[in-house]
Amino acid sequence: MKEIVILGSTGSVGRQSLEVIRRLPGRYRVAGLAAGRNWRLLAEQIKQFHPRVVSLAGPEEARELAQHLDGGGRPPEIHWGEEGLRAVATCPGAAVVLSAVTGTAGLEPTVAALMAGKNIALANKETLVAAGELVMGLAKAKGVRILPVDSEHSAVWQCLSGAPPGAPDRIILTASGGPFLHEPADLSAVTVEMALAHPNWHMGRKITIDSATMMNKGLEVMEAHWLFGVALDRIQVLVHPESIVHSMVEFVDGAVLAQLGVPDMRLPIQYALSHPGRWPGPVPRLDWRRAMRLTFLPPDTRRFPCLKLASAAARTGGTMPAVLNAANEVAVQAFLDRRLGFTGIPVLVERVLDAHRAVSGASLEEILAADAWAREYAQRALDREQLPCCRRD
Ligand SMILES: NC(=O)C1=CN([C@@H]2O[C@H](COP(=O)(O)OP(=O)(O)OC[C@H]3O[C@@H](n4cnc5c(N)ncnc54)[C@H](OP(=O)(O)O)[C@@H]3O)[C@@H](O)[C@H]2O)C=CC1
Ligand SMILES: CC(=O)[C@@H](O)[C@H](O)COP(=O)(O)O
Ligand SMILES: [Mn+2]
Repeated sequence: MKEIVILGSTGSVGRQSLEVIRRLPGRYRVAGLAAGRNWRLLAEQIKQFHPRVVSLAGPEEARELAQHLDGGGRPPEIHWGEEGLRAVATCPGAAVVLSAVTGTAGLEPTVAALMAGKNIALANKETLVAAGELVMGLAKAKGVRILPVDSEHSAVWQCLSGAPPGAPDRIILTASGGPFLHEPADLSAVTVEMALAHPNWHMGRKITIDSATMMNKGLEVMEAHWLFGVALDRIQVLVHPESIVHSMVEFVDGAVLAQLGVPDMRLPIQYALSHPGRWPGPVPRLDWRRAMRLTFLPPDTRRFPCLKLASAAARTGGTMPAVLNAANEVAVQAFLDRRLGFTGIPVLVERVLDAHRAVSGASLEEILAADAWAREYAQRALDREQLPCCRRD
C-alpha cells in the first residue's frame, strides 16, 4: 500500500481527495494532512484516516486541535505554519504529496516535497505559474513525477497516454467561460455572490473568482506549457460552456483526441493516483440517451482582459508570471472583501505588471521576493489609487 499526504485537506480538492481514498481501501494510506484554519474538520479527518503528522496555519489552531484530540487514542504529531506545511510535505515514507493548498502558499511545501523525492499530484496550479521552470527542473533532477490533478491537464494527460513520445502539436484547453460568459453586458456591477455562482463546478472561492474573470484559463495555459513542454503559441483556449469536453490534444497528422465526462473533480484526482491504470470510481456517467449539445466558441479577450494579461506575462516569462499570480491573489481577495469591483481585478493586476521588471532564470528566493513585492505594490495601489469600486448592496 502506498502512503500519501494531502496539503489543503480541508479544501474542495482536499476533501474530494479523501473521499476518493476512502473508497479505495488497500490502495493508499494517509500519512499526513495539512490544513489552514479549519481545525474542526481536520480533527474529523484525523479520526477517520489516522495520519502520523498534521499541520495547521497557526499556533492557536494547533492548540485547539491538540486539546480537542486529547484522550482520544494516539494523536498525530501536530505542527503549524510554514514549518508545519514542510513537515507534512516531507513526511518520511510518503510516496505521493497531493498539493492542494490555494495560491503561492503551496509553492514552498511543494518544492520541499520534490527535494525530499516525493511524486507530486498537483492541483495547485500557482506553483507552476510562479516557478514552472524551477519546479519541472527539480522534478527531473530528482527523478520524480508531477501528476496533473487540474481537470483540463488531467484530460490532456489522459489523451497523451499511449501516444508516441514527444510533445503533441497543439493543446486545446477548454474553458467554461464562467458565470458571465454572455451576461450581464456591463461587468462593473457584478456582485461577489454572482461571481461565486459557477455554472458547472463547485470549487474554493479563489479559483471560482478566477473562473469568472477567466484568469483561471490564463494560469492554466502556463500550467500546460510546463507540464507538457508545449510552446505557449501552441496552446489554444476554447470556450465550451457545458464543461463536458475537459480538453483536447491535436497531433501532427491532424487527429484530435478529447477526454469527456461529467464535471466532477473526483475523476482527475483518482486518475492521478491510478495512472497508468484505471479503477472503478464514484463519478456519474454521461447519459448518451439524453439529447445533449456541445458548443465551442473562441474566448472574448475584451470582455475577459485577464486572459490577455496572463498571456502577456507568460510570453515575458521570468518572474512576470509570479507577479501576475501574486497581484491576482491580492485583487481577488480585495474583490471578495468588497474593497474592489469585479472589473477592478484586471486593472489592479495590470498596474502591478506594468511596474515590474522581470528577472529571468530566477531562484526560488527571487521568485518569492517578486511575489512579495507584487503583493505589497498591489496593496499600496488598493489603498491609494482610484480603482473600479465594488457594488455596495
Ligand atoms: N476546487 C477545484 O475543483 C479545483 C482546484 N484547483 C486548484 O487546487 C488548489 C486548491 O483549490 P480549492 O480546493 O478549490 O481551494 P479551497 O479554498 O477550497 O481550499 C484550500 C485549502 O488550502 C488550505 N490553506 C489555504 N491557505 C493555507 C495556508 N497558508 N497554509 C495551510 N493551508 C492553507 C485551506 O485550509 P482551511 O480551509 O483549513 O483554512 C484549504 O484546506 C488551488 O490551487 C486551485 O487552483 C484546480 C482544479 C480544480
Ligand atoms: C475543475 C477545474 O479544473 C477548474 O479549473 C475548472 O476548469 C474551472 O472552470 P473554468 O473553465 O470556468 O475556468
Ligand atoms: Mn482547471
